[in-house]
Amino acid sequence: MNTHELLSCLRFKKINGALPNHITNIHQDSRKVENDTMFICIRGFTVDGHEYYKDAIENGATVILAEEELKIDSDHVALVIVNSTAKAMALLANKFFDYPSTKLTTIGVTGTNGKTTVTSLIHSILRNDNQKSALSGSIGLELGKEFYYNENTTCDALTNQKMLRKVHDQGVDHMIMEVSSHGLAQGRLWGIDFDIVVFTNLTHDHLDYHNTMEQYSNTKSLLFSQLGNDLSAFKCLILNEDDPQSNQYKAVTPFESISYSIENTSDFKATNIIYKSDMTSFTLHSPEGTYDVEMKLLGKFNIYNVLAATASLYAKGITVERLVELIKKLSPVNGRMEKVNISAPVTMYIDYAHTPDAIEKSISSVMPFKKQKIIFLAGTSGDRDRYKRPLMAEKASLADYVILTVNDPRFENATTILADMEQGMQHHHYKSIPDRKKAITHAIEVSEPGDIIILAGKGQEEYQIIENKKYPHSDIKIATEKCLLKYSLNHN
Ligand SMILES: CC(=O)N[C@H]1[C@@H](OP(=O)(O)OP(=O)(O)OC[C@H]2O[C@@H](n3ccc(=O)[nH]c3=O)[C@H](O)[C@@H]2O)O[C@H](CO)[C@@H](O)[C@@H]1O[C@H](C)C(=O)N[C@@H](C)C(=O)N[C@H](CCC(=O)O)C(=O)O
Ligand SMILES: Nc1ncnc2c1ncn2[C@@H]1O[C@H](COP(=O)(O)OP(=O)(O)OP(=O)(O)O)[C@@H](O)[C@H]1O
Repeated sequence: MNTHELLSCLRFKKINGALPNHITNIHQDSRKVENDTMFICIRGFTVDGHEYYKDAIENGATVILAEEELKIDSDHVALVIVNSTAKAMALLANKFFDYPSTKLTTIGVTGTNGKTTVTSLIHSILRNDNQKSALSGSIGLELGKEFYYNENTTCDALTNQKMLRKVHDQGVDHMIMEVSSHGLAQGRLWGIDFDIVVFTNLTHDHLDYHNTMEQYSNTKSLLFSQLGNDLSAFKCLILNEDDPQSNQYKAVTPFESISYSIENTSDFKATNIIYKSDMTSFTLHSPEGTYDVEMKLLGKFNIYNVLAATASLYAKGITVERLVELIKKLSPVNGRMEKVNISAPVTMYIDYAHTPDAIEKSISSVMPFKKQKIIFLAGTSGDRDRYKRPLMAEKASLADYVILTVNDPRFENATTILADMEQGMQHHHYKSIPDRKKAITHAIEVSEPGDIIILAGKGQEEYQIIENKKYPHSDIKIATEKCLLKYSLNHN
C-alpha cells in the first residue's frame, strides 16, 4: 500500500527521514517483520516494543512507528512519531486492511461465562442455515474447514483486522467474535464495527486484572458504548434481563436492545423447563409467538446461552420459527457440560467451569436428575485471580464429594493454590490432589453406580500449562480410560 496514503489516517505525527513509497505489511512483533514492512513499537506489560526496533530494521522494516525519538542509522528507514502507538495501530490496521468489519455482519459476545458457548451456537446455527460464518475466540479462528491458532481469546487490534480481512476475502459474510474484558481494556477491539453485541452475565473473575467488580463491569460496557453514534446504522444489543448489569449497558448507547431471560419479563423468555441427563426442553415466548423447544444442550445456563443466540439471530432477521428448528440440530459445545459416552454405570460430564458462578451453574444443572452422589472435580489455575479460589470451593461444596485440583499451574506452587481453595470449603467431604491426572483417577475410584461425575476446569483442552510450557493432557481421555478400567474390573 502507498505509505503516504496509509499515514494520511494519522492526523498528528512527526516523520524523520524519507518515507518509502510502499509497505507490504504491518507488524507489532519484531520477530515477524519481513522486508518492506512497518514495525509498530508497543509498550507492553512485559517489555517495551521500542527496544526491538533495531531487530525489526534488521529483518527488513522500512518504517518504524514509535512514541519517542529513536536513533536510526539507515537512510532507507523512516521514523514516524505519534502520541500513542496503540491507537495509531488500530487506525493504520483498519486502513491497511480496508475496514473489513464494515463489510461483514460482525457479532461480538461478552460476559464472564458463556462467551465460547454463545459464539459457537450463533456460528453453528448460521452454518446449519446454509449461511457463511467464521468464529473467533478461545478456540482460535474457525474459517471454513480450517482452524488458525490465536494467542488470545480476543486478539490485538492488528491481528483482528488481518483476521477480518481474511474472513471477508474468503467470501464469508458473518464474523462471530468472543470479546474478553482484557481485550476491551487494552483497546484490542478498536476499529471493529460491530452490528450486534451480546451480554451473557457478569460475576466474579479476573479481579487480579480489573481490581474491582465495578471496574470489571465498566470495562465490559466499552463493547456497548463503542457501538458509536451513527444512528443511520443498524445496531442492536442483546441483553440478559436477569442480570442487573444489563441496565448499565442499555444506558451507554442510543441503540435498541432485545432482552432474554428465565426469571424476569423479556422479549425471549423460557418457561416450563424440563431438565434431563441428555436433553432439555422449554417453552419459548418470543416477539413472534410461543414455541416448544427441545435441545441437546444441558443445564439452565445453556438455556440462557441458547436464548442469547436466538435473540441475536432474530435481530439479524431470521424468523423464530426457523430458529427453533435449527436449535434442535445443535450439538453441545465441546467441553461445556459435554456428556461423556462411556459404558459404565455412572454419568460423566466434562465442563469448563472455572469461576464461582459457573461451578454453581454446572452442579445445579445435574441436580434435577441426581439419584446418588454428585462428585465434582474443581480446578483453578496458577498465576491468575487468587480471590476467586475460596469462592469456587464454596460453590463446589454444593456437590456431595469434591476433589480440589489445578488446571494450569503455570509458575505457581500447586499447594498454595489448593490451600487458597480449601479455605472456602463448606464441608469435609473433599480431597485436595495437586496432580490433575491423579485427581481424575481419584474421582473415578470413589464413584459408585448411579453417581454423577463432573470434571470441571479444562473442558476439551488438550494440554496443561506447567511453568510456561504446554504438556499434552486430556481430561476426557484420562477419565474414559480409568472409568473403563474400574468398571470392567468390577464386572469381571
Ligand atoms: C497481560 C496481557 O493481557 N498481556 C497481553 C499483552 O502482552 P504484553 O503487554 O506482555 O506484551 P509484551 O510481551 O510486553 O510485548 C510488547 C510488545 O513488544 C513486542 N515484542 C516483544 C518481544 C520481541 O522480541 N519483539 C517484539 O516486537 C510484542 O510483539 C508487543 O507488541 O499483549 C499481547 C499482544 O496483544 C497479548 O498476547 C498478551 O496477552 C497474554 C498472552 C495473556 O495471557 N493475556 C490474558 C490475560 C488475556 O488477555 N486473556 C483474555 C481472555 C480472558 C478470559 O479467559 O476471559 C484474552 O483475550 O486472551
Ligand atoms: N450463561 C452462562 N452462565 C453461567 N455459567 C455458564 C454460562 N455458560 C457457560 N457457563 C459455564 O462456564 C463454563 C465456560 O463456558 P464458556 O467457555 O462458554 O464461557 P467463556 O465465557 O468463553 O469462558 P472463558 O472466558 O473462560 O473462555 C461452562 O463450561 C459452564 O460451566
